[in-house]
Amino acid sequence: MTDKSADGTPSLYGGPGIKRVRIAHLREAKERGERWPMLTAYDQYSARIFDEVGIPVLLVGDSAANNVYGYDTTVRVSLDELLPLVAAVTRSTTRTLVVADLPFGSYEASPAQALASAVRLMKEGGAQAVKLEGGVRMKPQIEALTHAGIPVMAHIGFTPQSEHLLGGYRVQGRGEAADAVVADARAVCEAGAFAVVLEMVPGQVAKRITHELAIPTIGIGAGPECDAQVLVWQDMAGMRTGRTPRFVKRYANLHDVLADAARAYAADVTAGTFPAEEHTF
Ligand SMILES: Nc1nc(=O)c2c([nH]1)NC[C@@H]1CN(c3ccc(C(=O)N[C@@H](CCC(=O)O)C(=O)O)cc3)CN21
Ligand SMILES: CC(C)C(=O)C(=O)O
Ligand SMILES: [Mg+2]
Repeated sequence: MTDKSADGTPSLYGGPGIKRVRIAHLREAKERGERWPMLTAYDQYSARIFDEVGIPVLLVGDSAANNVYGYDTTVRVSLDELLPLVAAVTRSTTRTLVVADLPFGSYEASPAQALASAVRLMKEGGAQAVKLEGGVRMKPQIEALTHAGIPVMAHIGFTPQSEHLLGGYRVQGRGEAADAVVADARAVCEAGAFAVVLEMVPGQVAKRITHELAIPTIGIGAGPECDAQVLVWQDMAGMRTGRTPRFVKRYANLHDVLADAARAYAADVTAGTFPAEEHTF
């Protein structure tokens, strides 16, 4: 999927009829110095739209916990709850690489547990890659999955599934703690991960990791030097209100668009102006 764009530069963004993005395309994009966007998706219409506009990688995140299921943290969501969402996204896309998060409790115990869970995400969900949280400590899991033929995206820095151990939502790798994040990055790369998410890591640390590693880095709150960026789609599109993390930029106000539509519909029904003649058989 490395078509030439209008100005002749190769691009991950293909035209119609292009086959799926594969992990090799992401590595090639890094070699060319081409940045790319990743978004979460959890359902048919969002996935279809992002596929249409050429978002090369979609993540069915365990963030479905709060963004779909209404839990307070990602710790709560199960593999059985994520699987139908993964299947919905893979059924609804043709070009984008679909990565599925391994939820908390589905991979930490052993490489065998990680393999069993990842196989379900691929067999039942149709995912083309999986993501797990952890660096040095997850090396055996990343190796086992990679050896089984499953591409692994790692996730280091602030790892939301370890919120309670880390003591809340906070930047990881400030000052002397930078070396530990760099060690995690090296470990996941050595273990065979095809890419690594850096969440809430100082920009300078993310820059250092991005330059050192051959695999793409995907930042969320990790500054502009990463090879790629990721956001939760409802954050990106302004679907939710209230305080959002500092790393979020809102590109639309879907909350107000939807609220206005629902209000207008309700007013029509109350006033008896919907349905009208043209909606009636
Ligand atoms: N909607 C949504 N967006 C996300 O980015 C996201 C989820 N859900 N769920 C799973 C995790 C949890 N994440 C989060 C959630 C909150 C903060 C947050 O409140 N950050 C604050 C505090 C930072 C600090 O104290 O240093 C911030 O201002 O960024 C960060 C990451 C990222 N992921
Ligand atoms: C924020 C991204 C990286 C994630 O892990 C998720 O959405 O679950
Ligand atoms: Mg996640």
